[in-house]
Order: sequence, then C-alpha cells, then structure tokens
Amino acid sequence: MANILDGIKLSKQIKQEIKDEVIQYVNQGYRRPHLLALLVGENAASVTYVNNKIKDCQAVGFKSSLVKLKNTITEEGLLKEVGKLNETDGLDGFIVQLPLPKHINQERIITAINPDKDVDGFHPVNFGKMALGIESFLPATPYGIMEMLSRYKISTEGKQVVVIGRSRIVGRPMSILLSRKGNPGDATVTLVHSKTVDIPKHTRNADIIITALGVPQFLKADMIKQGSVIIDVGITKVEDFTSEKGYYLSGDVDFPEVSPKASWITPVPGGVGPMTRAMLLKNTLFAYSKEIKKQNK
Ligand SMILES: NC(=O)C1=CN([C@@H]2O[C@H](COP(=O)(O)OP(=O)(O)OC[C@H]3O[C@@H](n4cnc5c(N)ncnc54)[C@H](OP(=O)(O)O)[C@@H]3O)[C@@H](O)[C@H]2O)C=CC1
Ligand SMILES: Nc1nc(=O)c2c([nH]1)NC[C@@H]1CN(c3ccc(C(=O)N[C@@H](CCC(=O)O)C(=O)O)cc3)C=[N+]21
Repeated sequence: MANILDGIKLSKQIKQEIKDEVIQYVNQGYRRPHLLALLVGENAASVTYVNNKIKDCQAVGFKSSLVKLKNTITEEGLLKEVGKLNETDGLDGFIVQLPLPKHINQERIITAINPDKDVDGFHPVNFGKMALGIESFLPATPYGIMEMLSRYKISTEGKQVVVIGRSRIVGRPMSILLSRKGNPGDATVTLVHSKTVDIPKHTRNADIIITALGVPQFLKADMIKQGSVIIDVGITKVEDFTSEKGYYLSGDVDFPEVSPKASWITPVPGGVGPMTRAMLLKNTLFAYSKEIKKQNK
C-alpha cells in the first residue's frame, strides 16, 4: 500500500513557519503582510476558496481583504479596479479569483496586474521568470507540489515524469518547474493532454505522474507502473445523493485501485489543495519582505 503525501500536515507546518516569521517582523515594529482577494460574481466554488484564503491569512497573522464585484461588471470596470489595487500602498499582493465571467477577457485582466503584487504568479512576466529560473512568484499549485516533493525527500532528478493537463495555472507551469535545473527539478518531463495519442503508453513508463485534467478517476491501476509516485491535482464535485452535502470531491485518480500499486500518493481532499493555499501565503510573505527591504534602503 502506498504512503500518503499528507498535504494537511505539511501545510500546517508551513503555515506555522510563516506565522513565526510574521511575529518576528511585527516584534521589530513592522506592519503585517496584507493580501487581498478580488471576487467577481458568486460562483459557489470560488466563494468557498476565497473565504478559505481569508481564513488562512487570519491564521498566520496577515491582514486580509475581500473585494466583491458584481457579475455584471465590465472588463473596463474590472481593469480599473485592478489598476487601483496596483497603486494601493501597504497592499503586498492580490489575487483575482478565476474563472472570470465569460464576457471578460481573463488574459487581459491578468496582464494588468502589477507583477510585483501578482502573488498567484500568473502574470506573463512572472511566468517568463519561472520558465527561465529567475526568482519570482511561482503559481501556487505547482509550487505546492514542488514543496511537497522536496519536504518528503522524493527525488525528481533523472526521473521520468508525466504531467497530464497543460493549463496555464497548473499543468504547463508544473512541467516547466520539474524540467528546470535544480532540486526538485532535473526531471525528464512529458506533458500530455487531450490531443495526446495513447496516454497510458506514457504513464506506464513514468516514475512520477501528476494528474491535472479535472476528469474524475481518470488514472487507473493498469495505466501506471509498480511503485510510481502519484500526485493528484484534480478536484471535481460529483453528485451523490447518499452523502449529506449532496456531493463528494473526486480527484483525477482512481484512488482505491491505484494506491496499492503506488509508492506515494496524494489524497483528495487533503493533498495538493491545502499546499496550494499555503504557497499563496508564502508568495505574499515574499512580496512583503521585498517591500520592507525596499523601504529600509
Ligand atoms: N488542488 C488544487 O489546488 C487545484 C486543483 N485544480 C483542479 O485541477 C483540475 C485541472 O484544473 P486546470 O488545470 O485549471 O484545468 P483546465 O480545464 O484548465 O485544463 C485541463 C487540462 O487537461 C486536459 N484534459 C482534459 N480532459 C482530458 C482527457 N480526457 N485526457 C487528457 N487530457 C485532458 C486539457 O487538454 P486541452 O489543453 O487539450 O484542453 C487541459 O490541458 C480541475 O479538477 C481543478 O479543479 C485546479 C487548480 C488548483
Ligand atoms: N486566482 C486564482 N488562484 C488560484 O489559485 C485558483 C483560482 N484562481 N481559481 C480556482 C483554482 C482552484 N484552487 C484551489 C485551491 C485550494 C483548494 C483546496 O484547498 N482544496 C481542498 C478541499 C477544499 C473543499 O473542501 O472544497 C483539498 O483538496 O483538500 C482547491 C482548489 C485555486 N485556484
């Protein structure tokens, strides 16, 4: 049976480290780090995520703010809001919760964010730095997975890694980070997606598989080799009238069938999700520490 990569335990540890660092700054007379979340509309999942982020901030001693905008806001209106936040003193970072309503061009909004406050690491400048190995904000989910591999001492050097999914916020940056020089990194990465012919051919050769496609129970036992490491990013709400909530959360991995064959595996929930949240805090602390150093010059 596989060992569990416990994202809850790790994220608690990371949050404690962040909290300790904040206390040190505050004891030296500095203000607290400040993160803001911008939420457009009332998508139920987005509301939950944003509320969790606010709770996380409180837990580590950050100041947090939530700006809620109507679903009907225009692209120009949202650009104006982003422009205001870019100029707000004492605001270290902010995120624009995705997805945005369909009438708004997501790329245009992301590009309008001041890269120095882009704690999601989504701005093209930060994406470029990430790809080149220049210090920057890393997108929280891939960053969380790198941190998880590192803290569990799972080496990626020379390993065959297959990433399933090529999205802007997960699969694509994940594939780049793992192929970068360094530890974790130095892996041989194959990025597969919906146009890939014969995904099992690739996954069967993989030492490490990262699933980020959003298809419940996509990865089956016969698609992996014995002893591989399985990281499941997917989270899909699946209707289930027998459960109290009316749904359950499913990963992209068929956990009962895959886990006996794997050496390490992340659960859903309790795996990658909590790490994502912890890394957003880490990015905010990084933005803050750069700001404090600038002021002291
Ligand atoms: N745990 C966490 O912290 C996070 C979890 N998530 C979850 O991870 C999942 C993926 O999210 P995200 O990356 O944003 O999703 P996207 O929908 O943006 O991207 C999905 C990717 O998977 C590919 N894909 C879809 N179906 C298949 C298939 N049947 N076979 C092969 N490839 C396929 C798509 O291919 P193509 O490019 O060709 O369309 C695309 O590249 C979701 O369940 C999401 O909820 C997301 C962010 C954070
Ligand atoms: N600007 C922006 N930045 C994001 O980082 C971003 C986003 N938009 N839009 C949506 C995705 C998704 N995402 C998740 C974060 C945490 C969990 C998480 O904590 N999951 C828990 C379960 C939570 C639950 O119970 O619903 C777990 O896996 O244990 C999940 C998903 C961040 N995203």
